[in-house]
Amino acid sequence: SGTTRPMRILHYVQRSAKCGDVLSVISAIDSFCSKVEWAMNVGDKKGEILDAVVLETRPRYVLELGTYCGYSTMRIARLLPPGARLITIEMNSHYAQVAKELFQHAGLDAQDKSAEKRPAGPTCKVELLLGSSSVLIPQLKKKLDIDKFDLVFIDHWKVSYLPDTRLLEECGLLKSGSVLLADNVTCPGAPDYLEYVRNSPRYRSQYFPSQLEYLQVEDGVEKSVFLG
Ligand SMILES: O=c1[nH]cnc2c(O)c(F)c(-c3ccc(F)cc3)cc12
Ligand SMILES: [Mg+2]
Repeated sequence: SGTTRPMRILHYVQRSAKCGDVLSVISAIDSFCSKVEWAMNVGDKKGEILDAVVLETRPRYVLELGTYCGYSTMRIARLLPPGARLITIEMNSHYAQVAKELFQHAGLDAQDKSAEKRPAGPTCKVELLLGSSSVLIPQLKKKLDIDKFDLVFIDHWKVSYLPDTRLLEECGLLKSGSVLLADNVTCPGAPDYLEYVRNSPRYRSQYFPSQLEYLQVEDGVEKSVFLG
């Protein structure tokens, strides 16, 4: 019947952001979500913390858990050097479809790995995988020929933060120095995840206080360095 929130974001961006200009797409999403309709993008304030961590880490292999409309995917991708790979996992096919169309508008060379028609190999920076993170994480080494991730941005369902982190460890996808950055550790909160990364001798964890996207509510992101 009517439109969905992701569709309304997409239509606003298609109408008001410059084609091929990823920064104008990012700022169009932020202005829509601050002026017209809230949506669960990491947003501009926490987005600046994300940017700083990406620049500091200079990652070659990045994993994002939870694409939604691709806002943080685009924030990360714009800071990666050519040859870097950004894998983003989304289990909601409608969100994934909207994200793909936003990547196209932004001129981001993104590949839908679930569509076999694209040439094999990492021809592009962003690879969007449709499915559940708990099912896909154990397949990443074989399917995508990835060994370890330098940076993981965790921004999907809060109850999955801890089990998926344990899975990344068990699948040997983290190396000493790998950085985990988790959104929403205060709101909605991920208490079991925080307890784990803050008390495990295998991580050095640091909280960056901020605000919930587009609101005056406290939130923050947790940066945790895997020590091997
Ligand atoms: O489910 C989520 N996945 C990923 N990111 C989120 C987020 O950044 C939120 F603010 C929120 C959120 C939703 C409703 C609220 F009242 C507060 C936060 C949810 C998610
Ligand atoms: Mg979030």
